Amino acid sequence: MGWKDEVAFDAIVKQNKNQQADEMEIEEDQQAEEMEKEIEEATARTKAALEKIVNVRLSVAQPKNVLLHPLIPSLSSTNPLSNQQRLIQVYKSIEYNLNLVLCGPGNNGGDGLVAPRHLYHFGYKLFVGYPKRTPKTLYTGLVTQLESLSIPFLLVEELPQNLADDFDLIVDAMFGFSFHGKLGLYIHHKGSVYKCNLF
Ligand SMILES: NC(=O)C1=CN([C@@H]2O[C@H](COP(=O)(O)OP(=O)(O)OC[C@H]3O[C@@H](n4cnc5c(N)ncnc54)[C@H](O)[C@@H]3O)[C@@H](O)[C@H]2O)[C@H](O)CC1
Repeated sequence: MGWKDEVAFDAIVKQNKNQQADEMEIEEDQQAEEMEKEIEEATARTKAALEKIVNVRLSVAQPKNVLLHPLIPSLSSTNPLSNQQRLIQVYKSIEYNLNLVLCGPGNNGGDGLVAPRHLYHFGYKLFVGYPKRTPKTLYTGLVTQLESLSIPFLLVEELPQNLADDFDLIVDAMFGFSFHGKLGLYIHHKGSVYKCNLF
C-alpha cells in the first residue's frame, strides 16, 4: 500500500469514527428525550393523584355539609362534584344498592342531573326521576349524557308510592331557594312527592 492509499484509508477510518460518534450522539439525545417524557408523564400522574387526595380531604373537612339519610335534602349547588365526594364517602355504593336521583326544573335540578353521571362511575346503581323537563340545552345535554350511560329515567307513574321503601338512597334535587307554595306531604311523609305541584 502506497502513502496515498494509506491517507485514503485513514480518511475512511476517520469518517467512520465521526459517523459512529454522530450516531451515538443522536441515540443519547433520543434517550434523554424519552427520559424527559417519562419524567413529565410521572409528574402529571403524581399531580393528578395529589389533586384527588386534596379534593377528598377538602370535602371531608366540611362536615357542615354532610348529607342526611335517607332523604338527602338538597344536592345543591356551586360544586356538585364535591357534594358527591361527600356522599360517596358516607353512603358506600356496596351498601346502597338501589338509588334514586330526583331532579326538578330549576338550577337545583340541573345540579341533580350532574350527580348520576359521577355516581354511576363510582359504581352506584341509579334511577333518575325528572318529571318536569327543562328544554334548555344545558339540561337536555345532561339528559343525553345519562341516557348514553343507560341510566334509566323513571316516569312519574313508575315511581313507587313510598319512595323510601323502594330505594336505599334518594338524592333530592327537586328544588332550591326558588321553591314557592306549600311543601305539603313531601316533607311530612318522607319519600312521598305526590303532593308536589309538579305531578
Ligand atoms: N349561585 C347560585 O345561586 C346557584 C344555585 N344553584 C342551585 O340552584 C338553586 C336555585 O335555582 P333556581 O332555578 O332559582 O330554583 P329551583 O331549583 O328551586 O327551581 C325553580 C323552578 O322550580 C319551579 N317551582 C318552584 N316552586 C314550585 C312548585 N311549588 N311546584 C312546581 N314548580 C315549582 C319554578 O317555577 C322554577 O321553574 C339553589 O337553591 C341551588 O341549589 C346552582 O347550584 C347554581 C348556582
